[in-house]
Amino acid sequence: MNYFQYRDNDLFCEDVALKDIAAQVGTPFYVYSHATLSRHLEAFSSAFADVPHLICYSIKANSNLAVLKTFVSHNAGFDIVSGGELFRAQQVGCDPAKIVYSGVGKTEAEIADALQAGILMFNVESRQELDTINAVAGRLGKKAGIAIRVNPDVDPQTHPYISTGMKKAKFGINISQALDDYRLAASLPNLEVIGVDCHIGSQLTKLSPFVDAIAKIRELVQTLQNEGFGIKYLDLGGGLGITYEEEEPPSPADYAEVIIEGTKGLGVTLVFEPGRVMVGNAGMLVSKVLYVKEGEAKNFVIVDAAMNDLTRPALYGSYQGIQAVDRSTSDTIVADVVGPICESGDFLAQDREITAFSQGDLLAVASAGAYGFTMSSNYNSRRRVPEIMVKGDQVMVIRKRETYDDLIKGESIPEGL
Ligand SMILES: Cc1ncc(COP(=O)(O)O)c(C=O)c1O
Ligand SMILES: N[C@@H](CCCC[NH3+])C(=O)O
Repeated sequence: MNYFQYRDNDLFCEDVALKDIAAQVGTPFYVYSHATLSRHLEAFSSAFADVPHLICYSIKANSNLAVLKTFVSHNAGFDIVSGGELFRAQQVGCDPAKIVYSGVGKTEAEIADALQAGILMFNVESRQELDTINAVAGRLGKKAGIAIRVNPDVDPQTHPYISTGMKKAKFGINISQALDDYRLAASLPNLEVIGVDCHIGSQLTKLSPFVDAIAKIRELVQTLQNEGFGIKYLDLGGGLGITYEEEEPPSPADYAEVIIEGTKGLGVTLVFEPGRVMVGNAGMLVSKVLYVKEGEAKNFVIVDAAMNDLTRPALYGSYQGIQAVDRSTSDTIVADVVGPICESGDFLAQDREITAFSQGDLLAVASAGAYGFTMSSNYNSRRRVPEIMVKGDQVMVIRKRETYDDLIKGESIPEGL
């Protein structure tokens, strides 16, 4: 079921026309479908219903409190990568025993906060981090549950900026060194080795990289278990891709099948850190056409959303669908959809056949629920846009549009300037 559907010529999110939201909050805005979020979480957890598992939604993909609360209400935990994400998890009442903490650069203060909060496990990404967690835990009189994030050297066959599990990546500890580091971890008094972790990349659209990684990780888990390590959790990260254009990623059920097969008999609880697959297609960015400019070499549809609102096309050259909010016009043009920012890289689509939009029309950028708002910025002193959640016929403003005062919050003009 797609909760973003046309009714006659109007694009709806659940039971609300996007044009009505635009009339209420102005443009641009992000809109998320509550039913889609719930359905995605349910699909993922029911795929693993037969095995012990914990879903730790990866907050970085979309960290709005209302989105997080939706997942907590469906019993999810969280994958966090900063003190700020821990704070968000606490704001929505997430059970700390369902929080895993990943990332190559955890600070001592962040580690201390996570220990005080009582999180389940740190996914440790370097030897020095093992020592640091041990030291901080010692100072606090705590024991830190840890997994080592193992880098299995598998090519995830995705964009190089979002490949994380190859030797040359900054992430994790190479699998060849992992056993030694586990032994070191076991010798540190304030650590409790409870897991093995791996995350090989994002927007994976094939199963084979997961299968290859699991085969390598499985061997490591068995070796560790034979050495007497109490490995209770196997965290397989996130990474499952979605359809932006014509990709045909595996369904959660297909993904679950190979994972359950590959981890059979290990006697562990599987932990997952899905991000994009939970929220990507649950959100759109709605924008208004400011100007249409017909150039000699190109046509430009200039809209009021920009690369500061949705940076993926500029950053990765990635594809986001462009849909008319009112599809009564069947004429099309080939154009770039660009924003008002003073950068040539400020585009949402390039050389795309799209509706022949007119000034004042609304367009929706599809698949914008993941790494959309969370990667937005105030570049060009643009106010960050509101986030709206739709639940049935209810429209909920879950983040207000920033004001000009928000833009300068915290700045000061020292005397004498
Ligand atoms: C450690 C870790 N876990 C989970 C995720 C979420 O990934 P995705 O959004 O691809 O599911 C990421 C981002 O790639 C990550 O770095
Ligand atoms: N920001 C990336 C994904 C990064 C994944 C983070 N580990 C994207 O938009 O595709």
